[in-house]
Amino acid sequence: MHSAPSGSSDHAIEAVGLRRTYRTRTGWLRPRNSTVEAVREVDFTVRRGELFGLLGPNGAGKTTTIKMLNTLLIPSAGSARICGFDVVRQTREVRRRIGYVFGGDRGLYDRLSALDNLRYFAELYGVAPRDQRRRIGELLDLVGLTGRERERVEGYSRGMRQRLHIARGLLHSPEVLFLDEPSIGVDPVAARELRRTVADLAATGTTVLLTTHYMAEADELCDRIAVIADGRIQALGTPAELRQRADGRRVVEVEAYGVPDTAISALRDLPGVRETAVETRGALQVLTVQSDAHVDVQGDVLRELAGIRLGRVDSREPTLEDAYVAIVNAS
Ligand SMILES: Nc1ncnc2c1ncn2[C@@H]1O[C@H](COP(=O)(O)OP(=O)(O)OP(=O)(O)O)[C@@H](O)[C@H]1O
Repeated sequence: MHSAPSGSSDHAIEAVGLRRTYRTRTGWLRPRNSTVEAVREVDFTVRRGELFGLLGPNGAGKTTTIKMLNTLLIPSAGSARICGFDVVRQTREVRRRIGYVFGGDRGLYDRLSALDNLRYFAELYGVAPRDQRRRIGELLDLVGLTGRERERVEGYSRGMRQRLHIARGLLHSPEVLFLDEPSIGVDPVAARELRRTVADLAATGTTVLLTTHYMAEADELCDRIAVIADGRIQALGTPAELRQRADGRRVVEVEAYGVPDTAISALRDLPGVRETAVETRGALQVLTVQSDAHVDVQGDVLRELAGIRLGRVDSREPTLEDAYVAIVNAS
């Protein structure tokens, strides 16, 4: 039997048993070596043209996974292929086919215009001179910066910079684009434009692997999502499939100020409660309490929070975010 020739795969990304361990030295007086298992046995495949989301809490192993797939880190075990090429043994073929865009501010020249930035990186990425003008024009259109390309980047908003980053990552027409937290620090309106850019990009047939902390973003954009926590994939499916994890539940959402940890633990112990989560927005805390749908916990929840300053109280159907909380809490 013959194995498939390199590069012929139907899959844009294939990860099999991926692992990565970091060795660190901690302590100053008596340094000790310790190991962190950042990624433990990760398996998944992404079809060509798919928009695939990798979601997980801080430290879950998302960036480590992406860095192994884009050849910046060597796996401790397991293997991965991009468009059929092995990320360790065929680095050059892989690099030619991928783009990498990470959130934040680095990687652009502020004193140059967007156009000059793109011209510079086009040179660097070896885009043929005769193709540069057309390619840059297409990308400025794709990311919605046509007409603003002669302005210096230092005057750009975060959202515009982020869209320029995406254009930069696409100059060499990669088949697979890794987008690591593209909307970090971007305001909601700009984030919406950014999502439109990502959706347009996927519509051109580029495979996108996106990491994000924003559930609504993943829900709107992704064909499939893998939830990673503690270095392992805890759930994988379409947003609708993942949402089913919270089927049969009801959610009470309470805005509150200064809730002590003891009260939060007490909520978790109430009969019928399946999950609790707290999100802090400045002084405001938003508590979500998931319970079995047939149990009405709102009265009990408010009783536990007696004496605490409350804002809006709401009872609603579960969202993808609630399913995500359930998946991560179970890990
Ligand atoms: N260079 C490193 N040396 C040692 N430990 C590391 C290193 N990079 C990451 N880690 C650890 O590996 C684990 C996974 O980190 P990783 O950055 O992949 O997570 P992440 O899901 O991308 O998190 P975040 O959402 O915060 O970016 C964490 O426990 C982290 O502290």
